[in-house]
Amino acid sequence: MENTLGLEIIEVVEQAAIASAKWMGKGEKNTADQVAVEAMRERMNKIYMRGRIVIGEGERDDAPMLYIGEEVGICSRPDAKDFCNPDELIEIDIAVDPCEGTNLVAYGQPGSMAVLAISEKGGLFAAPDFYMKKLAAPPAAKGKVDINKSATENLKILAECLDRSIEELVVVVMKRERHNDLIKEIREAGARVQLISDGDVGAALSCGFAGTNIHALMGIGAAPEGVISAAAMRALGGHFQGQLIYDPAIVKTGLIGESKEANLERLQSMNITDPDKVYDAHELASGETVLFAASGITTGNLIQGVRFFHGGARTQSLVISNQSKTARFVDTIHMFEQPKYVQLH
Ligand SMILES: O=C(COP(=O)(O)O)[C@@H](O)[C@H](O)[C@H](O)[C@H](O)COP(=O)(O)O
Ligand SMILES: [Mn+2]
Ligand SMILES: [Mn+2]
Repeated sequence: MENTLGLEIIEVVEQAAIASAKWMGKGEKNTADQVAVEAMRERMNKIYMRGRIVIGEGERDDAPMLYIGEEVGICSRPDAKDFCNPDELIEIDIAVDPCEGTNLVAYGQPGSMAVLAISEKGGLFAAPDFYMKKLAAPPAAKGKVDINKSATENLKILAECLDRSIEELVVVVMKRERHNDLIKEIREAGARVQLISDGDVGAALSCGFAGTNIHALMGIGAAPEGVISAAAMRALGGHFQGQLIYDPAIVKTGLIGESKEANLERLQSMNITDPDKVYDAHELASGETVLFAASGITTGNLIQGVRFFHGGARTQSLVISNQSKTARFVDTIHMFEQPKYVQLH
């Protein structure tokens, strides 16, 4: 599965990133998102695979968004067995966020990416479009920090694992009202807080690499992004835990409806019997093969965004595989037409 897909999915995220980057700074988040979706779908449908979207752009099948249950890839066609070999006919699950950080793109802010995760069928948790409480930390702290512990306790553990003082730690938290107490606690414990407006996949991913100056992600973001982050951390060996948040009173946004009871019913209907379960990266991305790919739309602290030049563009992407145990940074020059020059940097 990995050999061919590993290369093709780079192009999938690259194409989504290029399409979205054309809308960078234009203040139109929906367009930046939609063009990324369309580019991602178009490139995915050229791959000899039998894919199914398990995490997409919402649970409604209102095209053109990549919707949950949508089948993608050449080998999803009814007559696929006539031209796809048996390997390509194996069903694979795909979680996508073609534009992670639509606000970041629209307002020309750093850290937006086109991202996806792939596994064999059943290998990714089909999370509802709820919120998720998240804890991400570097590989050295894997299994040692715990989302059930307080932020203060986790910072002590993290400091020990990383051989640093708490004052030397930086924790990313999304700037939201729901996090006011968390931010206060982290600061009182002595650590520093990096507040972000959007893009917690990038923040979780940054915890997996030393040198990013990000040592943890704490707080509540979206559940689908949690699964994609978990796939990256599973493949990288970092720490990730997530717990679904189904009570609208906690997030105070109304995005998950008004009723906790209705949300609990929905979880039941999805066979999620323990709504308060804490999932680790291996449970959210449980497949034997887990691949994660991201391409920068705007430059972040791990990968660069799309840089256009006359007749072309340059992208930077990251593909992480639990099978080959690689985190591969891929730098690509795309030539749309005969460029006057091929830009190196
Ligand atoms: O920032 C985010 C937005 O993602 P997207 O819509 O794909 O541009 C995500 O990283 C967050 O995880 C999440 O979607 C967010 O926390 C939920 O939104 P909010 O209610 O504003 O916190
Ligand atoms: Mn997102
Ligand atoms: Mn998105």
